[in-house]
Amino acid sequence: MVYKALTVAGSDSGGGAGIQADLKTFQELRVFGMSALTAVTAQNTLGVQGVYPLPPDAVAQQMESVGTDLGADAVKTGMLFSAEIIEAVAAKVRQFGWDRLVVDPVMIAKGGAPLLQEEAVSALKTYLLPLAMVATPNIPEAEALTGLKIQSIEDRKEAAKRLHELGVKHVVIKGGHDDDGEETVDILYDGSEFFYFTSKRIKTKHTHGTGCTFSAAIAAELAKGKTVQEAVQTAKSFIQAAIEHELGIGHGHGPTNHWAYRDKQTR
Ligand SMILES: Nc1ncnc2c1ncn2[C@@H]1O[C@H](COP(=O)(O)OP(=O)(O)O)[C@@H](O)[C@H]1O
Ligand SMILES: Cc1ncc(COP(=O)(O)OP(=O)(O)O)c(N)n1
Repeated sequence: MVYKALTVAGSDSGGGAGIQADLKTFQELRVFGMSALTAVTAQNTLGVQGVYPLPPDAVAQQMESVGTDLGADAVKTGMLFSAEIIEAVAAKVRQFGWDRLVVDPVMIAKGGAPLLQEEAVSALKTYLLPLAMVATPNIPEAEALTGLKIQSIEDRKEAAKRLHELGVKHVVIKGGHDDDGEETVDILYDGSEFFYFTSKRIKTKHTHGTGCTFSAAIAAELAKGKTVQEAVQTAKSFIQAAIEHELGIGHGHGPTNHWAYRDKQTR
């Protein structure tokens, strides 16, 4: 059986985040990866040097090409840049009935570069999040989407409930930005219960692309028919190995190691 996943995201020339991270993750998890590019970024481990969005029609056409021929068992979205692209993507998701949809609401790169226009946040809430089987905001993204200030686990739980009210079926609020303590905790809310995914916090600055990689791993596992809880557990193990076995390349915030999880399984 060949499982297929489609990523709708931006290109990171440095290879650590965006479409490159997604396709590497799909491949590592033995899922056939396909892509619809939303924007080209000139980017490396030092930051984002340029952002060139594609026309919304070009994004829609790529999704149409995939949907009318290969089909997708799961879809994930990353950098979408504008309200117009978000609307085009949501229309295609509805057209093809892609219900195994993971929305990573990418807003700002770790270096501070905006990857989503400010006025597009409400389009995310109106058009795309209600279609999501899983949404994976980090703490600043959850704050921007809910208007809440998030300082504690209780605040994260409240934000998850508010996002669930928008129609997101499962909300994962990631803990990478909560840099207190020895652990990173990602919280999953399914509308009735909370589940906690905890790992040792790795002390490193090489976390470029962690969010993209994590959400791509969830999409890959959903493509195989796994439950959301199973998919999040595998994604957490995948990203933990990828951060732990850093590659040490570039002069800034380096990428994670996408083959570390496979190495660990085969060792
Ligand atoms: N230093 C770290 N050690 C271990 N896990 C981490 C670390 N930083 C991030 N993660 C994990 O990486 C994933 C992405 O988290 P986060 O950094 O919050 O997302 P984003 O890249 O979107 O900002 C989450 O599963 C989070 O727990
Ligand atoms: C093209 C592109 N898409 C998304 C991101 C953000 O990736 P993320 O996984 O949140 O990692 P950081 O950039 O925050 O390290 C990106 N940088 N580029």
